[in-house]
Amino acid sequence: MGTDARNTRADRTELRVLRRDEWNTWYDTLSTAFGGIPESAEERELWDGLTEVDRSLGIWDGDACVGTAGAFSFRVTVPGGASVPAAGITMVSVAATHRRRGLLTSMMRRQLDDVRSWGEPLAVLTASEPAIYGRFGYGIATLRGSAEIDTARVRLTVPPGTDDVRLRYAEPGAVREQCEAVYARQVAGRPGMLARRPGWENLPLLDPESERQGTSPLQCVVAERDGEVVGYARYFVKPEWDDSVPMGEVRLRDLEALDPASYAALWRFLFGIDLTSKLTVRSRPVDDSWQHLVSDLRRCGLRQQDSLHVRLVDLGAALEARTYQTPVDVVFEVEDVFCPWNEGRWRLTGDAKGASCKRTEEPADLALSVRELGAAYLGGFSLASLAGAGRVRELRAGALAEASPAFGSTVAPWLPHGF
Ligand SMILES: CC(=O)SCCNC(=O)CCNC(=O)[C@H](O)C(C)(C)COP(=O)(O)OP(=O)(O)OC[C@H]1O[C@@H](n2cnc3c(N)ncnc32)[C@H](O)[C@@H]1OP(=O)(O)O
Repeated sequence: MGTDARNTRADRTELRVLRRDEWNTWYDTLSTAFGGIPESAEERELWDGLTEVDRSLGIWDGDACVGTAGAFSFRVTVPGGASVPAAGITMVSVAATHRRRGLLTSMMRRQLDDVRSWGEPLAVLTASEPAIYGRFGYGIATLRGSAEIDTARVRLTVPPGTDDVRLRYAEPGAVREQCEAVYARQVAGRPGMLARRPGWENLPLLDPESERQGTSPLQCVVAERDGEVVGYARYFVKPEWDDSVPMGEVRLRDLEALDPASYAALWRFLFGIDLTSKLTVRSRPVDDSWQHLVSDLRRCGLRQQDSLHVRLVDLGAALEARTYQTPVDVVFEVEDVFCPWNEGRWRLTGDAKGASCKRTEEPADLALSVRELGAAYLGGFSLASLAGAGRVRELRAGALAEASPAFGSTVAPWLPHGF
């Protein structure tokens, strides 16, 4: 890995691959850009261990680190269930003393060149602000649903068999492996989910006291059938009293279950915790099934926000890695200013079994930029909806009606945790 010595408008800086002994300085730069509140030792240690230094970049102005960016080696589920290598772009920052001089742009340039050379067809990220990354070809591909549920008023109707599921409290660390086994069985079933890499199983257990905001430590309840763990919920409880009336809140961190009855049993548990009247949910699939168990969706305070942003780095390989819900044979005219190797005409043919995506000289059916393909890639946003905003142009009548459903997904794509 070389260095890119460069002249910026006001100073000379050097962009190069991070060294392990620079990690603390590098991470301090990142922390300062995010407001400067020191993380707990526990959190810092976790991210230190997870940082892949040889895939991380720093920008240096003399001894000072003024830019940071990392790239985790993820595998992300795509429609059809394949697990596709994806660079998980992370820890991006530029010191406020050096902002708006093109430092972020230089890191994005280097990073996408690197990701291409590593042979990873995708780059993915979650953004501190959604307006930053579109210019680099990232499209918003998944949403996350949040909810503030009035559990004193909203009732649940559970499916048959729910009463047969046994729930028990467990210390989160003690059942980590059983919970991970449940998680692992869910990954292939939902686009956007990340296969767990070694070390990442500790992320859902992260619970620094300094970040509890008056809540309990992380709690865990597991659902069991015939002695086997078939689901889990990890959550915090925030006790509150209003003039002696209990008004506590349950804050869900994560929940997975292998079947509808276990799933319903866990939600019923969360709804029914004594002395609480609110359940707060921060990041769930937008089609999460609990919404069909409740008596009153209006009292559930639903909201949606952008979550995973996807960038096709190797367009042909990325579009071949997923399957298509309906048969498709379409020629795209693709604009990709930042990664010109993707520019031009591509013919995609595919169905539910597989796909081929090759360069072509044939006339184009749909014109769009790589950003729209990123947005549609996991099936979370349709090409038709993007066309409604003028971001996809139909050049052959009927092409949109053919291609748009093909890009769909049986379940909404969803990223289960940040990174
Ligand atoms: C995946 C992640 O890690 S997300 C975390 C991102 N980091 C943060 O939010 C931390 C705080 N912010 C920062 O560190 C910086 O402001 C950064 C990284 C967002 C931007 O770094 P800079 O070096 O100032 O960006 P750079 O000068 O390369 O800007 C490139 C373009 O993006 C635009 N841009 C930069 N930041 C933003 C923003 N927050 N919102 C909208 N546009 C932005 C610039 O205006 C510029 O546009 P132009 O090409 O039309 O002139």
